[in-house]
Amino acid sequence: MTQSWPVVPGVRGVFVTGTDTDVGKTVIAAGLTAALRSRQVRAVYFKPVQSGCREEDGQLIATDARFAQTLAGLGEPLSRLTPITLKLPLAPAVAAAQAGVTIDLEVIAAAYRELAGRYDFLVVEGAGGLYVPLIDYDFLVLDLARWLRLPLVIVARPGLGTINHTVMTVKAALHAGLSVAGVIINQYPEHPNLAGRTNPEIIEALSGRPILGKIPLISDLQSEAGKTVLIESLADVLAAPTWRRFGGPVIRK
Ligand SMILES: Nc1ncnc2c1ncn2[C@@H]1O[C@H](COP(=O)(O)OP(=O)(O)OP(=O)(O)O)[C@@H](O)[C@H]1O
Ligand SMILES: C[C@H](N)[C@H](N)CCCCCC(=O)O
Ligand SMILES: [Mg+2]
Repeated sequence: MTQSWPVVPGVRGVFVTGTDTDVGKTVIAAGLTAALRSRQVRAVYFKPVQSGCREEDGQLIATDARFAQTLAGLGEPLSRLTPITLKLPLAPAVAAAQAGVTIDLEVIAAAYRELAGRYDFLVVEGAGGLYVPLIDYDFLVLDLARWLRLPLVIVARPGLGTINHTVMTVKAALHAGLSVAGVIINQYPEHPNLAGRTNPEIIEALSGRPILGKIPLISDLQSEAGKTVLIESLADVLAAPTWRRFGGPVIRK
C-alpha cells in the first residue's frame, strides 16, 4: 500500500536513515537541524513514528524528538515532532500490532504538511533501517521515504562490516527509485584501524555515492562542548561541495 504522490510537492529536506537501528540517525538528524538553524536556515526535525518510547508519568515520550528539540532549540511540542509514539522497542508495525493500534499515514501526512508550511527545510528521521515495516508488512520505512520524496542521508558505522551494510542500503534505495545524497559515517574514531581508514573510499567506490562526512565519537553529547563538536562537525558537512551538489541549502562555515 503506497501512495505515489509526494505528501507536499516541492518540500526541501532530507530523509535520515541508517544501516541499522542505533547507528546515530537521531544524533545526526538533530545535529543537521541544529547546524542549519545556527546558519539561519529555517529547518525543523521530524520523526513520524518512534517505537521504544520511554514512559514518564504515564505518557510515552518521544525521546528522539526530545534530543533534537533540545539540541536544535525547537519551539515545537514533541507531539508535533513525532505524532506517533509506541512503547515496545520493536519494528513500528510490530509495536503497533502489539499495542492494538494502526499507524495512520494520514496522521503522518498532516503533521508533515503542518511543519512544511512553516519551515524551509525538513530533516526527517526514519526508524531503524530501510527495510523496517511501518504499516503491516507492506509499507516499509523505504516506502515512507519514497512517499515523502526526500533524498536520503544514510548513517553508517565506521568499522568492519559497514561496507556490506552501507552499500546494500544504498543499492536498495536506488533500486526503489530513491535519491541518495550520500553517507555519513558516524562515531568515527580518533585513531581508526585499517578497516576504519579504508572503508570510506571503498563505500564510495562500490555505492557510487559520496561520503558526506565523518562525525567523531563524542565523549559527552550532553555537555555544551560535546554539542558544539556535533553541530560544527555537521556544519562542515553542510559546507562541503558534496552537500551542495545534491542541492542542499548552502551554508557558510
Ligand atoms: N557521534 C556520536 N558520539 C557519541 N555517541 C553517539 C554518537 N552518535 C550516536 N551516539 C550514541 O549512540 C546511541 C544511538 O544513537 P541514536 O539514538 O542517534 O541512534 P538511532 O539510529 O537514532 O537509533 P534508533 O534506531 O533507535 O532511532 C545513543 O546513545 C547516542 O547518544
Ligand atoms: C526500538 C528501536 N530503537 C527503533 N525505534 C526501532 C528499530 C526497529 C528495527 C527492526 C529490525 O531491523 O529488526
Ligand atoms: Mg533515533
